[in-house]
Amino acid sequence: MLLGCIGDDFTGSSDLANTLVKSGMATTQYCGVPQGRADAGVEAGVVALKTRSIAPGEAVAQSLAALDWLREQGCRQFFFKYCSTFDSTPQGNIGPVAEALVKALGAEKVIVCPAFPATGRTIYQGHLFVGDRLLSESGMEAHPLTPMTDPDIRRWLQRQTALPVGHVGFSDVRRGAQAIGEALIRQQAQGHKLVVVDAVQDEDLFAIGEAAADLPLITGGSGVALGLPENFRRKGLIGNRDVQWKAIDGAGAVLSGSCSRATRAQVAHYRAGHPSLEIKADALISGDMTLAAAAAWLRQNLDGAPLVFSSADPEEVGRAQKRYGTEELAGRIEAFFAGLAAQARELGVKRLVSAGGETSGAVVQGLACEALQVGPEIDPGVPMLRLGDEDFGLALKSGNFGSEDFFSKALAMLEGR
Ligand SMILES: Nc1ncnc2c1ncn2[C@@H]1O[C@H](COP(=O)(O)OP(=O)(O)O)[C@@H](O)[C@H]1O
Ligand SMILES: O=C(O)[C@@H](O)C(=O)COP(=O)(O)O
Repeated sequence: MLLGCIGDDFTGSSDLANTLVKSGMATTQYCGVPQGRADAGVEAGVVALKTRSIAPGEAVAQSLAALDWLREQGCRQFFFKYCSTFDSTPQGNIGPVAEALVKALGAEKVIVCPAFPATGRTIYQGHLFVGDRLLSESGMEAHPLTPMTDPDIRRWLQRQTALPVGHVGFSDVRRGAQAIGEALIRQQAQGHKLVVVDAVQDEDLFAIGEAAADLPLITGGSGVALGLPENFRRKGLIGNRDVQWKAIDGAGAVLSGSCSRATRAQVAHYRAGHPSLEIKADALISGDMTLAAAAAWLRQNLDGAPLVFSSADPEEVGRAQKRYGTEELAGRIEAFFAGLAAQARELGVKRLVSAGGETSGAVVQGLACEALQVGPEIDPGVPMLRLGDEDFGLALKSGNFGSEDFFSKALAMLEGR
């Protein structure tokens, strides 16, 4: 294994794995820190954790355990994957985890670059944009768990870490890999360990990747990984390979716990043509809606590729959080989806689409699998996944990714259509 990656959620990890696979690296996504050794032939390992919204100390401990395992597999470069919208709270967990990895690896000049232009995320003057809006006006300011209210990534990150945060601006980035490398050295001379790097197009990310060839640690969204495989190829360490997919027959279903804008539009679109069951926070907490009732509904509607969703608009989410507590409610809903994923599999579902990062972490935990094979891309940032060697296909969709018809598109592609 050459490149060792630690993802702070499951959708994000599949996004990164997608980029690496498309660039020709043999990549496996692991569900948590594996027990044994990786299969021979894996060139990039992505250890998917569910650390984005947990206590910082626990996120650090899990990330260091993942680092230890990846080091044991022989990795020579490490990547910490977080969200392209920098999802985190003022306390963390991007800063604390990055800081712990910096110390463990003795890293200097650590790139911080959430940019993902293919999905509209760009960084200019240290500020993160989603499309033509600043992050803090993109809808992310109303995220249920990690509301992003400051678009200045340097300032937001500095709140989370004692390590000095620096910046390489677009004037250096646009001049290519060598200029970026020199700018990073200047940042290091000023004592800046974590360096936010501007990027507005893929070309910038390829240049940043090239400049990072000899850095032990890189952090960011999947975009900044675009240029990394080529570094290994240049050294003759990897070849080229095509992405494979064997079609999966059998029932399909969709589970959605994401309350992001794009997901809500996808839910509305899919509901118009498929059976759907809405899970209301009140009903779940009061016991009016139970896992057994939802599973029974799923069984009755299995032929129609049913959708079960708790996705709600920010006003409804806010009201429910006030009533039941943010973490408690998220925990209850996630546990519900974990249970429902397990039931869906027992009922014979073979193709499952899950929307939402935290939700997908819970869904994969419910499916109790150790590793995911990565297939071709469905939409930017979302690949098809296969549960180990089983005939069970998955798509883990990040909250704001995917076209409006994503759910039906994903189910069709998993089936080979
Ligand atoms: N109706 C709801 N009210 C409150 N919280 C909800 C509701 N539906 C889902 N959630 C919680 O909101 C969070 C959404 O996060 P996530 O699944 O990561 O979605 P995204 O990828 O859009 O960020 C989860 O913890 C989920 O359990
Ligand atoms: O980088 C991204 O935007 C995604 O890979 C990701 O991490 C999204 O997280 P969720 O929106 O919480 O699914």
